[in-house]
Amino acid sequence: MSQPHVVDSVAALRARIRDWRRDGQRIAMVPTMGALHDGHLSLVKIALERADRCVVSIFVNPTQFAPTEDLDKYPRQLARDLDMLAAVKADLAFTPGVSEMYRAGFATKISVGGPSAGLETDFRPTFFDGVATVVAKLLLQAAPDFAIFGEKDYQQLCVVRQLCRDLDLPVEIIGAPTIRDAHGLAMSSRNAYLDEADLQIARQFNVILRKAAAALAAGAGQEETIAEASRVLVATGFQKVDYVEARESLTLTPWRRDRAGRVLAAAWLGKTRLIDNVEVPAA
Ligand SMILES: Nc1ncnc2c1ncn2[C@@H]1O[C@H](COP(=O)(O)OP(=O)(O)OP(=O)(O)O)[C@@H](O)[C@H]1O
Ligand SMILES: CC(C)(CO)[C@@H](O)C(=O)[O-]
Ligand code: BAL
Repeated sequence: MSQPHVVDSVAALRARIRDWRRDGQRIAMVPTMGALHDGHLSLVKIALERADRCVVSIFVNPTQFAPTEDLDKYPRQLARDLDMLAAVKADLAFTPGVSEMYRAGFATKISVGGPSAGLETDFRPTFFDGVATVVAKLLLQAAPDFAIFGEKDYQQLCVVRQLCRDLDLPVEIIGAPTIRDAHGLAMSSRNAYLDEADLQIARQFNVILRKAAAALAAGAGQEETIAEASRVLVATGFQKVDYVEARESLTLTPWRRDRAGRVLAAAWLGKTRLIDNVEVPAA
């Protein structure tokens, strides 16, 4: 199994992509922060169903972390990541350092409105500025035909769609379903922070959200259903619930019964913050 070619400069990334373009190849990009798992690999598989070549970026983006967050302890394991990418035949890994992405004097910030309102932004107020800025840079650096983002980070996916639409970025954004473990826990690099006792609780996250979504679909009141889900999360062992909300799937405005909906939530287990979301099933 050959490892993907690795480049860590924008110039080398563009040179490789120029060669592929010259050969008429279609290119897909999968932006990640590394510490890869089966969720990420599913994005590479989707990428290679659409395109001839897949470039995976691995960059722990400092501008999306608040000073109090886990930038320093975020898992970094490049050698293992490259082995995993070899197994799914990713072509290229782009692994820039911080100074390559943010040169001395960097002074630009992209701020997306619309779907960034509320949810994550209420608790991570600078998060989507950091995500939008780095995603815009990555998409301009690689200029892929497609870019794949997971529904696990559902609000992020909506923000990226809005970003690309508003800035006329010539890329098709593909949303990919959340990959879960055998217990339904959404795979996430931050699950590595959880011990066995935490994992038992974390595995109830999706169960509780699904139950709330099913209740909403069956006609239960929104306020009571959401309050109950929040109460059950705490009773199950989550120390703090940042939010549980029902939103419209496309716009992320508050959910109305006649629209496609999603229940989205963020909750804490010790120092680990988990997010998840599920579809409100059609009534
Ligand atoms: N379980 C999953 N299923 C599908 N896609 C996923 C899953 N987990 C992450 N992704 C997607 O992979 C891309 C890179 O995400 P990232 O590197 O932040 O991984 P992560 O596991 O979400 O990490 P974190 O624990 O920091 O949230 C994003 O588009 C994200 O939505
Ligand atoms: C999209 C992303 C790679 C931007 O840093 C990150 O937010 C992530 O991994 O979801
Ligand atoms: N998966 C989203 C990246 C973050 O939480 O910083």
